[in-house]
Amino acid sequence: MKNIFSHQLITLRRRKKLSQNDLARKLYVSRQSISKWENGENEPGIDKLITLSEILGVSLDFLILGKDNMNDLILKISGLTKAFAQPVLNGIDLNIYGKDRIALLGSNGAGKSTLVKVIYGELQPDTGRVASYINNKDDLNVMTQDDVLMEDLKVIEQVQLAALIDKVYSEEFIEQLIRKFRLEKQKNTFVGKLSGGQKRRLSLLLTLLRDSKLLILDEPTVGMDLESIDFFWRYLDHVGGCVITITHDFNQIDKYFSRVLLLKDGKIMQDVSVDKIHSHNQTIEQWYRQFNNEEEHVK
Ligand SMILES: Nc1ncnc2c1ncn2[C@@H]1O[C@H](COP(=O)(O)OP(=O)(O)OP(=O)(O)O)[C@@H](O)[C@H]1O
Repeated sequence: MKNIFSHQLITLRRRKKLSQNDLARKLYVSRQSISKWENGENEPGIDKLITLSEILGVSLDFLILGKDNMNDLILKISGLTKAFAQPVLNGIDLNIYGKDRIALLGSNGAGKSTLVKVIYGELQPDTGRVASYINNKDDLNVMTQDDVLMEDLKVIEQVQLAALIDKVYSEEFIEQLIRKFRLEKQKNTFVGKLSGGQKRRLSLLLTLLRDSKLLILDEPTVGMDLESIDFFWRYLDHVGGCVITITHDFNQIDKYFSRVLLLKDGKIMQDVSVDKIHSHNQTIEQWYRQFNNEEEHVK
């Protein structure tokens, strides 16, 4: 592992703007140890490797081998609690892997948005922890329930700006995306003048400008017309990496997810593979109705 690991350590440490001394302090080791790891004279033990991957915001595979394994753990959520006026999350433990395509389900107010906000760092948990093995700055894309758009820009300007920020700017690429997302006619319309569904499509386009290892979508199809909803689910099928989607749109979701989580009473009450649901001749909707109601009944 020596050469690749040494190279990765130097590159990732510099990317995080950490000196050898900074890193040594965080790991409770001497600066000389870091220097030896970087020279390939010595290697850290597994416990230090795990801590290193957390500090550097990458998976263990990426740190050691320089590439990711899609079966890799990308998030480890332990003992998470969060309360507002009332408790919302009551002890969430969850492992999320690079290949997962997760539908996060639950009744209104169950805490789904709160959970994903804690995952992407908008909210701090009261207790517990989210260990992320990806680099949130480069590898995480989020589409929230609110469209985060600049109303005074034209559609084309908004896309150009986002493409520049995401470092994926190319006129051809932008034109292609605008066509794909059926916003060609609105290219020179001010964002503030778009309909709700068009704003949603634009938000989705902006979210998907760059590739990610983790894509979080909070009720992405709300306000979209049927054609756009069809388009959205088909498009999602081609998106790589892990996807966590909060949705109440049961019409088509069977095709797009591999794993379903049911959030209820602040806990993950069910965590099931879609194959298992289908092997019982159920759709996700039937499964959801059965388990959400059953839990309600038991309560
Ligand atoms: N910033 C906040 N301040 C106070 N209470 C909040 C806040 N955010 C969420 N809540 C409360 O936490 C609970 C869970 O809200 P959350 O939005 O996470 O649920 P949800 O499962 O996403 O619901 P929905 O399906 O309706 O979007 C609700 O009772 C909500 O009122």
